[in-house]
Amino acid sequence: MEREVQRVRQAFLSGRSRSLRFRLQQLEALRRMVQEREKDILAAIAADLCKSEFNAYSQEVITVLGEIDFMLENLPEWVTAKPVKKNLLTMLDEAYIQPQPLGVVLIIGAWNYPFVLSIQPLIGAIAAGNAVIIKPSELSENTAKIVAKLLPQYLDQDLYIVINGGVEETTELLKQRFDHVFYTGNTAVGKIVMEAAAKHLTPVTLELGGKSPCYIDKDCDLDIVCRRITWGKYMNCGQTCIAPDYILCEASLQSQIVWKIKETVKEFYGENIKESPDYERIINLRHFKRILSLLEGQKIAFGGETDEATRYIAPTVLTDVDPKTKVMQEEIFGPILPIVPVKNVDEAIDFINEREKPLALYVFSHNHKLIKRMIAETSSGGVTGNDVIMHFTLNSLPFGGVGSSGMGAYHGKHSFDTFSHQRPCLLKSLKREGANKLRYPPNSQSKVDWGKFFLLKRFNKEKYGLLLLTFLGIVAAVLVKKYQAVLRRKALLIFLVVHRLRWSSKQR
Ligand SMILES: NC(=O)c1ccc[n+]([C@@H]2O[C@H](COP(=O)([O-])OP(=O)(O)OC[C@H]3O[C@@H](n4cnc5c(N)ncnc54)[C@H](O)[C@@H]3O)[C@@H](O)[C@H]2O)c1
Ligand SMILES: CCCCCCCCCCCCC/C=C/C=O
Repeated sequence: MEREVQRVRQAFLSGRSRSLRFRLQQLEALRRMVQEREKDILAAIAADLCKSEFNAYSQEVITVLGEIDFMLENLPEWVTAKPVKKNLLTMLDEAYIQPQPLGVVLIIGAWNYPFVLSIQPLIGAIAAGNAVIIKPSELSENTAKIVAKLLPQYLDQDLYIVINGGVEETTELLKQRFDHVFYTGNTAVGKIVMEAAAKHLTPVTLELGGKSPCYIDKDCDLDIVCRRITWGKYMNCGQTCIAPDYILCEASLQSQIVWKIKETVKEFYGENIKESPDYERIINLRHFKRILSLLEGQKIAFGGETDEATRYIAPTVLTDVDPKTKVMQEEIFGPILPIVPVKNVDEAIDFINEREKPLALYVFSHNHKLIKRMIAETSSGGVTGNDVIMHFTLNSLPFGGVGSSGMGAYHGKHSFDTFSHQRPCLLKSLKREGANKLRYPPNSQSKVDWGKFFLLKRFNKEKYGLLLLTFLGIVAAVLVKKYQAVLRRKALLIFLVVHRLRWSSKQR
């Protein structure tokens, strides 16, 4: 493991991942890989999650292709240094922010969207000029294998590598020193990752989970609401980090919601859900049994059918759920949807705030003010109003959690920033030493007053324009009378003294 990481670090130190041209080439190669090997990728996802080609393509491949295109389009602008505002002391200097790669990045992927959750962070890390080690989830072994097979065929083989393995390998990997660790998965392992990274003071991005609430207001179109919730909840058999975990609504809405979700399930997946190409399976037996245990003692309004041999669990809705029961204590990550009745929106807000901060929050209402109020009075990684999941698809929005649902964010420019160091640069000349005397000892009241003037003086736009004009005049004079440097310094000094005197008198 140590040798592998060393190999990647050497490749990074060669400097070749840094040029814009190289980054664009690698991203284009990655796009070619996805396009040319689409069938293999879709087959691997199907083998892991029993997912149709259509679903795998629209949930994973589209996102990856969209992200690559977005990077290719914007990277030339993002990599350029950004000039920043200056003060009087640095007026003649060069000051800018230069984004730079962090170094060697470790990406630890999750199994539920095994392709996009490893490749989308990879895109950001390449775009920012880093070297990368990807550790896909061992639970989605087919996708892990295909990623390990394909990447070296298209990308630089020393800069971007895949290491496959389980807990033992990940634990070993985490002992190594990285410049950033990007982890997607459950909160408990997130803590292990952060602890390991802390040993090297390595920054982390943690894309974790949580129980994402879904509040349904009385004032809304329940047909549409239930259709959208049904889509987001049962997509990938409920194994989506931002799936609505549970519904909060007034008790009077419960029976209508149950009926409408039931009808929508029929419309989406047919009478025989097991036969539907759009309905996935639970990843493994451990998770299958864990989800079944959440049903114990609950009132099943519909669904509840299971088949251990194929790890099938039917879309299920639970009603009148007691918040103290197990299903409300942990992230469900399966096709079970509890409804917890609340008196009103105030109670819903309290309910959310009494629990860990979720990865997503969903609010349905015709009342825009109510949606805004819920956003203002709660906290969550992201929010979608009057829909579910869709904030994930907009790469102008940072995607990530808060509190126990994670830290840091990615997608689009946010990925580029996550994997970059925003390096502040100030370039001075070795000339103009006179002005610097101000900060050299011995110090005095007069120097402090000058210092205050140089560093604290604010110009309004008009005055600033005047100052600029004066300086331009001085610069022009300097150009014309190249050899009259003394005169130029005097003019500058006179100007500054006049300004300082006026400023000091105003201060008094
Ligand atoms: N925020 C997001 O974008 C996002 C996306 C997907 C999943 N999730 C969350 O992830 C969870 C489900 O995924 P999971 O955790 O079952 O995925 P997982 O079991 O695939 O684990 C994730 C990664 O952690 C590694 N890992 C597991 N145990 C480890 C240990 N003890 N030490 C070191 N590494 C270890 C695995 O090898 C894997 O690569 C849910 O909570 C879900 O909400 C979050
Ligand atoms: C053909 C219709 C396209 C619809 C696009 C919907 C995309 C949904 C993407 C869901 C991906 C969720 C990623 C998972 C994150 C956490 O698990």
